[in-house]
Amino acid sequence: MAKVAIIGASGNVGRYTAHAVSYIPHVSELLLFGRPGREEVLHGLACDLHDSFAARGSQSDVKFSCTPKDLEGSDIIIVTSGVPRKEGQNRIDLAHENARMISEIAAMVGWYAPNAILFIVSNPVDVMTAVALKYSGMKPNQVIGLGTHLDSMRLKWNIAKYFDVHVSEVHTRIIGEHGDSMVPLWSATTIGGISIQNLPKFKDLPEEQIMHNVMNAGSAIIRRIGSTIYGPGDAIATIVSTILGNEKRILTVSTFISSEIHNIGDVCIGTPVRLDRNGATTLTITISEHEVEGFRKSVDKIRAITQEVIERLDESC
Ligand SMILES: NC(=O)C1=CN([C@@H]2O[C@H](COP(=O)(O)OP(=O)(O)OC[C@H]3O[C@@H](n4cnc5c(N)ncnc54)[C@H](O)[C@@H]3O)[C@@H](O)[C@H]2O)C=CC1
Ligand SMILES: O=C([O-])CC(=O)C(=O)O
Repeated sequence: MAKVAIIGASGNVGRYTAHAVSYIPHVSELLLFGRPGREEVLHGLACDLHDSFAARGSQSDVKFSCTPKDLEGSDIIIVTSGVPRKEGQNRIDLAHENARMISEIAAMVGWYAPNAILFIVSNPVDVMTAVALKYSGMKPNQVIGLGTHLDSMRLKWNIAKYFDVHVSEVHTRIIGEHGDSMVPLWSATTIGGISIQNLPKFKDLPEEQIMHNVMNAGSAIIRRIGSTIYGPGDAIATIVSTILGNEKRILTVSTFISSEIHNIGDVCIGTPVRLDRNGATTLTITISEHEVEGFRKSVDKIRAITQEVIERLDESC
């Protein structure tokens, strides 16, 4: 049985994540964690979740805390603390502001729960994953970010709609930045195990329109309701469940790569990894020439921003 902590639990994503994660059978203790001053809100959320457990007949326990020592013994720590973007903003616009927060949280996690898996959600998630890796002092397999997992699920859903098949028949993924330079892997997309290029309807597939929908899904939701909530929460819960169940599923999360994809690396970015109780193992893969070109651009962009953000953090330490 496992203890899962959520730092930033009082926010939109944090509170729905707590609910989604509470359905995972391996989770015996859920800790809602926040900064000092958030006790009342966290207490209220914990009481509401208790009622949810009561309604479901669940035996799980939910606690709240603003005391770092309470993170001890956590198996997974999910970080949803941070400023969300507003309409018209890009995720990268949040980099410097959120990096300070994430560096402090990562140092706290590295100290109190050095054996946990540290799972970053805060945006820009690839840059924040690198900041967390550096300031936690934890090993690369222990530090992951939500990466392009949610984007991959958005693409999968769009493809299933177009081909009019059950969503579970579609296997696809997006790699690279969780942002404008993301790269869909059409070369690795199958329906019912058949390469998408071998299906008659592929010739009319509106690739550009689909990728436009996927890339703008977050901003379109933010424009209407202020933030994305259920999509990220359920995507996070899938990853937590995969890790705690030692399932060894291949999901596309942000993790440190050195040179696994066509010798491109030295960055934290969305790539296919095998997830189990030890965290992430990066896969070495081959992709098409066109995809390599896009991935290289995405990596160069994120590496440059990461370096700038970490240099500024180091200067101010
Ligand atoms: N990677 C992804 O796919 C997604 C990432 N996000 C990101 O998650 C983050 C949270 O989003 P929301 O929950 O919508 O925001 P929110 O504003 O509803 O919640 C933010 C949380 O961060 C905490 N917080 C704010 N300033 C803090 C500080 N200085 N120290 C510690 N905690 C602090 C707040 O108390 C609150 O719990 C944002 O950065 C957002 O962009 C959101 C959705 C999906
Ligand atoms: O778009 C945002 O800012 C939130 C997010 O990352 C997403 O839902 O993909």
